[in-house]
Amino acid sequence: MFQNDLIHAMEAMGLVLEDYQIRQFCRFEELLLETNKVMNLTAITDPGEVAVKHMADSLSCYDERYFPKDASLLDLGTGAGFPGIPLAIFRPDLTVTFFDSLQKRLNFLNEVCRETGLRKVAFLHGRAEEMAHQEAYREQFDLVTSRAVARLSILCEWALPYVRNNGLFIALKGAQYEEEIKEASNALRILGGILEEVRPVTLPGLSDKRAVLYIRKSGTSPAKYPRKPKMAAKHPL
Ligand SMILES: C[S@@+](CC[C@H](N)C(=O)[O-])C[C@H]1O[C@@H](n2cnc3c(N)ncnc32)[C@H](O)[C@@H]1O
Repeated sequence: MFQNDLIHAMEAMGLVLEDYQIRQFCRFEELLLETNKVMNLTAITDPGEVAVKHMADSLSCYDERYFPKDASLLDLGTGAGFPGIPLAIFRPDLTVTFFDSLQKRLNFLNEVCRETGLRKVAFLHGRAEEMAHQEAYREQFDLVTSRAVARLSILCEWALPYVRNNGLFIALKGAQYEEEIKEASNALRILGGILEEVRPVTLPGLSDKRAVLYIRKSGTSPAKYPRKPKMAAKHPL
C-alpha cells in the first residue's frame, strides 16, 4: 500500500525512483510508524497519507536546477526528517545535515540513516537562533530547507544566516504563503534574501493550497541576527 502510493505520487510529480530508493523509503516509513508508537513523530499514520503528505510533499521542493551536485544542505527543524530524509534518499550525492532542538528526534534520524544506508549525513542539535553564531555553521550551506517550523518572517531570521552567499533557502509553506510573503518583506531585505520563485504545489489527490518558496541569499547577514531565542517571534522584523 505504502509502496504503490509512493510510486504513484512520485510519478505524478514527474519523479522516478530507483528500486534501491523505493526500499529506502519503505524502511523509513516502517521505522517512522513503529517509532511513532513510543515517540511523538507524526500525526499522520495512514501509510497512503504518509506517502503523499510526508514523502511526496518533501520532494515537492525538488528541482534539479536548484540542487547542485554534491551540495551541502541543512534541514532546519527537521523533526521526523522532512524534507531532509526524502531529499537525501532521492539525491544521495547531497550532504544533508539534520538540525533540530530535540535530541531524541535526531537519535531517531540517526537510526533511520543507519538502517537505510544513508551515509552523507550529519546531525546538529541546538536552537536555530544560537547555532548560527558559530563559525562552523554560519553561511556554510549551499541549501537550507525548512517545513512546518515557523512563519516566514521568523524563518528568514533563523535560516538565512546559515546560507552561503548565492545559496538558497527553500521554504515549504502551507495555505497562508501569500500573506507570509508580504509579512516577511522586511526580514528578507535585512537578512539578504531575494525571493526568486514562488512555486504553487498541488499534491496528488489533494486540493489544499501550498507552495515552495526559493529564496536566494545575496551577500551576508548582519552579525546580530538571529537574535536571542523568542525575540524573532515576539518582535518579527
Ligand atoms: C512541527 S515540527 C516539523 C518537523 C518537520 N520539518 C516536518 O515538516 O514534519 C517542527 C520541528 O522544528 C523544531 N524546532 C522548532 N523550533 C526550533 C528552533 N528554534 N531551532 C531548532 N529546531 C526547532 C522542533 O523541535 C520540531 O522538531
